[in-house]
Amino acid sequence: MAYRKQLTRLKAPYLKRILLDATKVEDLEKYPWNLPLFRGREFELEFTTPITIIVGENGTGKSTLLEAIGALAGYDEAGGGKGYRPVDHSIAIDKSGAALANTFRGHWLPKVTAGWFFRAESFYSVARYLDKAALEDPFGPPPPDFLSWSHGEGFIRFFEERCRRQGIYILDEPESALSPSRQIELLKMLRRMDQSGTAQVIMATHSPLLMACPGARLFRISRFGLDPTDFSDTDHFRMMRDFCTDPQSFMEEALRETDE
Ligand SMILES: Nc1ncnc2c1ncn2[C@@H]1O[C@H](COP(=O)(O)OP(=O)(O)OP(=O)(O)O)[C@@H](O)[C@H]1O
Repeated sequence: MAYRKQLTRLKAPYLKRILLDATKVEDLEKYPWNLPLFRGREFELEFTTPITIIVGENGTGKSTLLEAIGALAGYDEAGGGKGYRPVDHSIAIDKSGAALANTFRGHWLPKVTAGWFFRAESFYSVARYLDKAALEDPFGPPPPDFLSWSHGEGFIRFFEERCRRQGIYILDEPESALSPSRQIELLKMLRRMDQSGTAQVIMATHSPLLMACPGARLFRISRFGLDPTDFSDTDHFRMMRDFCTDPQSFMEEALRETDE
């Protein structure tokens, strides 16, 4: 691997805090500022550990928030690293993340723009883009060829290849193609990143396994906003615990129709 200069000797987390500057918002009633996450009180999120995990129901705004953090770091909303534009922006790329980022203030020590924004939904476009870029560089390494692996294998190889360097990594639902044992592989990688002190990870997940990542700080988005929580207090964990304790009763209760 080519020699890479250390960006800073300071330890992660590099992005210390983000806050919404309401004076920069044109219309608080418009998406994304009208999400419950940003309404009613001043939005602020402090990063005190190398790994921060964000959980919440579908539609609470996790991806929107990660897109904005990605934009603060200089990453494309479609995913990728700084200077990568893996998706054709002439076809429907939502710019809400960048618009939200323009109304955020980010406190960094120091500002780091190396790293990656991983989005499960754009993984194929990003992987194809990396192959194409490698093929066009006659002096570079061979194409990574992530797509010649199964969906989950490709994800893991991608994380192993991309997440070894110093930087800030934003992961949006990285579990989406991973079996439970592959999620454990991802957890091991997260632990190595945590212990290295040179990587900051901000991850949204629905996986109770990933939520239990040792050393990570967990926040839950609800209709009341964003609050610190413990993984054992999340709906995800409680539901899985109830299922594992008594699968049959759980199913009977969970599948009961309201008019029964
Ligand atoms: N361009 C848009 N215009 C208006 N509303 C939008 C737009 N994009 C997303 N939304 C809405 O904003 C809300 C938050 O979406 P977001 O994708 O951030 O949620 P999420 O927490 O990541 O959900 P999931 O867990 O399903 O990935 C959703 O209700 C969605 O319908």
